[in-house]
Amino acid sequence: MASSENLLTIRNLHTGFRIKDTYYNAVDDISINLNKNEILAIVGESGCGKSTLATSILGLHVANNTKVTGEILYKDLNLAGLSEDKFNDIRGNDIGMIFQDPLSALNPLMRIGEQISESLVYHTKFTKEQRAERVLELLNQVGIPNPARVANQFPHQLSGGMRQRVMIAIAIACKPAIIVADEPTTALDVTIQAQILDLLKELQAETKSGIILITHDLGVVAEVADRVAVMYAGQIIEEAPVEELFNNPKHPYTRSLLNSIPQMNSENEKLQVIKGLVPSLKNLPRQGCRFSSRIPWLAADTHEEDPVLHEVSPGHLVRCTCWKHFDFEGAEGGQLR
Ligand SMILES: Nc1ncnc2c1ncn2[C@@H]1O[C@H](COP(=O)(O)OP(=O)(O)OP(=O)(O)O)[C@@H](O)[C@H]1O
Repeated sequence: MASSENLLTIRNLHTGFRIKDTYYNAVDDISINLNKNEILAIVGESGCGKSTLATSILGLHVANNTKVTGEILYKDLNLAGLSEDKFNDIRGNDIGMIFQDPLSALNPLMRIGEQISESLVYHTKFTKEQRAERVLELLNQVGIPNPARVANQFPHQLSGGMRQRVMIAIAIACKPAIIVADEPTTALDVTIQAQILDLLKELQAETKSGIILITHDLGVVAEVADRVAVMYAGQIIEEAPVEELFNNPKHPYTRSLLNSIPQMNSENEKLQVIKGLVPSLKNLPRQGCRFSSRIPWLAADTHEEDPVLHEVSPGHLVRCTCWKHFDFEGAEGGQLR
């Protein structure tokens, strides 16, 4: 069960990428908290800014092309604008990370054991023997059979699922308070995906860490998340505890995302979804309701001039007022497929 002890506070975060001489915000005024002992899912279509949020928290941007402003408060530090030196102390130690593609995140020329050991060398005073012992303990903890053998192997000798387990072992090696997992199961087939999600859940329950899980897959969200933030065009457009979001979605975008999941037991085979894509970074609407062009059948005055998040029930926030007027039914532009 999630606790309300706050681990990370994000306030008015903006992350802009430079294109020629102008910065365009891919994350545009995001405020959200991560609590201890919870899995917070960030969900949305490709291009909505999920990974940019993750890389902002991890300080993984090229400084001369990126501008990060606002607050990412961890303990008494603001991670937005922190120096690379200070970030090196925090990444891997306080904040662990898991990425989509373990093959490109792992060093192909280093044995698994050495790669897991690296962050222990950097962040702990363990002796060589203690590190070797911890490596085996970690491999065991992430469910890798025969840890001693695997520690001596190279990444290409392992399956995709095993490599992702190794990435998770690296992420938790220093017992971080926070883990940022960006599409950790997207590259895996469905059965392995389920195993990795189970593992993440188990580890989270054991360590009481807070996990930010970035995904486009609502099935993954339903499986593991405690709380969900739905992003569209650089903003959070809806945020709620997971059951509330699935049972009582408000924003048209959330409803469309949920509607796009086929239900096994549904008698109605037709899915109503909203046409269109997240606009490119340069073409993101910066004023008014960013979703209005996707739902042109709603009158202009159903949108707020400057949409903000409204709390519609405890912990359930929705941006703009257009949701009150939205319906798929008979709507021009609503797509039946
Ligand atoms: N380094 C960069 N320079 C310029 N634009 C970028 C950069 N990184 C991301 N973008 C743009 O910022 C926007 C948000 O991208 P981001 O990768 O954060 O979205 P996402 O929701 O994670 O999508 P995906 O699931 O495809 O990774 C997109 O329009 C993307 O093209």
